[in-house]
Amino acid sequence: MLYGIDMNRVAVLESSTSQGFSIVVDNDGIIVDVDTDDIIMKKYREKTFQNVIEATGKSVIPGLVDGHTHPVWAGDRVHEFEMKLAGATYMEVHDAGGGIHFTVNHTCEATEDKLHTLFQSRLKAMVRAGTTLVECKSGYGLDTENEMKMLRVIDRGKKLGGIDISCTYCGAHAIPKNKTASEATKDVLENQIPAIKSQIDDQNMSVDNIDVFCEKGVFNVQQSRDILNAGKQIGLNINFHGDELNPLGSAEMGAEIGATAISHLEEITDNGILAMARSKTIAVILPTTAYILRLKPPPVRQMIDAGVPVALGSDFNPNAYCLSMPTVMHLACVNLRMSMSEALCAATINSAASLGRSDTHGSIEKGKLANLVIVDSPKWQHIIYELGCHSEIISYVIWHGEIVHSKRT
Ligand SMILES: N=CN[C@@H](CCC(=O)O)C(=O)O
Ligand SMILES: [Zn+2]
Repeated sequence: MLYGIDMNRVAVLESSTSQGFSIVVDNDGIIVDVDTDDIIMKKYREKTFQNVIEATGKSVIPGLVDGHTHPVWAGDRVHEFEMKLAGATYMEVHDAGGGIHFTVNHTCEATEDKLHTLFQSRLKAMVRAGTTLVECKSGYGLDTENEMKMLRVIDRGKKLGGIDISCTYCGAHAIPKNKTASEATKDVLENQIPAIKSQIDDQNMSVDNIDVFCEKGVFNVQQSRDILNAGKQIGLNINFHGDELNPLGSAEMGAEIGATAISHLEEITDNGILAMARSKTIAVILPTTAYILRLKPPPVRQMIDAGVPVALGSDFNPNAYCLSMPTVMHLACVNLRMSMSEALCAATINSAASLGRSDTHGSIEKGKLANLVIVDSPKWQHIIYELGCHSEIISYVIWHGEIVHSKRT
């Protein structure tokens, strides 16, 4: 992971008219070499390549990593978008039985196959926008049966290929209608987490992270701490929603219990920033949330200056319908005042680190997976600059060395 001024230092290998660069990928989809064309030509003279992608006049960046999504759900919320445009707040809609509750009802009613179909088409749209590793949460089930159903859908998505997935259990995403917060906490601790542990132990599924919506009116700091620690005990990485709508001290709590990452942080305090900078807990910033809900944006500049590693996520969910990391990077630059290099770092190596995957993902280096985006411009910055144009500016998306998307011409 990178933090401070290092987030602004993207290493660019610049081609000239006489000299270009090549990347060599082996049959397992691993990068084995990055060097000038003539050195690669000499070194691999005897070898035959299954596929050669010509990228003259283009640039190659690491595959984008989306650090925060809720992609398994049925039933859209366009009607709520209209309510919010007319002035309703996120919590007003939620407290009136809408928001997450609306999606929970529709998701619980949906069959696993229907959810799988919806999920699959969303994953394909992410790939077209350059995402090659994505964090995917459960959290619209809220009981053991439906949370397990969502986790199975995510696990099935992992096996499809074309994109890498980090799976997050988020059973504590809202308080179910028939429960208090402490009853819901008890259910998560005594029923849901043990059920997940036995599925993991039996190798029926793999789950990577644990999440909680730590928020006023949802799970308080103590309940969140207990749930996150219970997840940690069964081997999950702590990666949760904190300090989004109210400054609850989620950042301080997360730093204390060894969270890998905390998302949102629109309302983080100065103390929270210091705590995260000290513990090197990654801030997963979601520019679409503040934009759509017209919230105060998270203090990203202050975080970067203090040494907090910053990552980016789309927050794709029925409230924030955005599957495009290039759009997220653009919003991060314009609304949150990140530089384009910082946004690229946040959407690649730092997002990968927020998922514990920076050894294999997030940069173009020997030994890492060949997850790449080929941008149709000699300047990589065009992927951020050309707002809403990812279908034009992305020539190819490569996953494990295979072309998984190419631009329609
Ligand atoms: N804030 C909590 N969770 C989601 C929203 C989920 C929803 O509204 O369905 C988020 O990250 O923005
Ligand atoms: Zn979220």
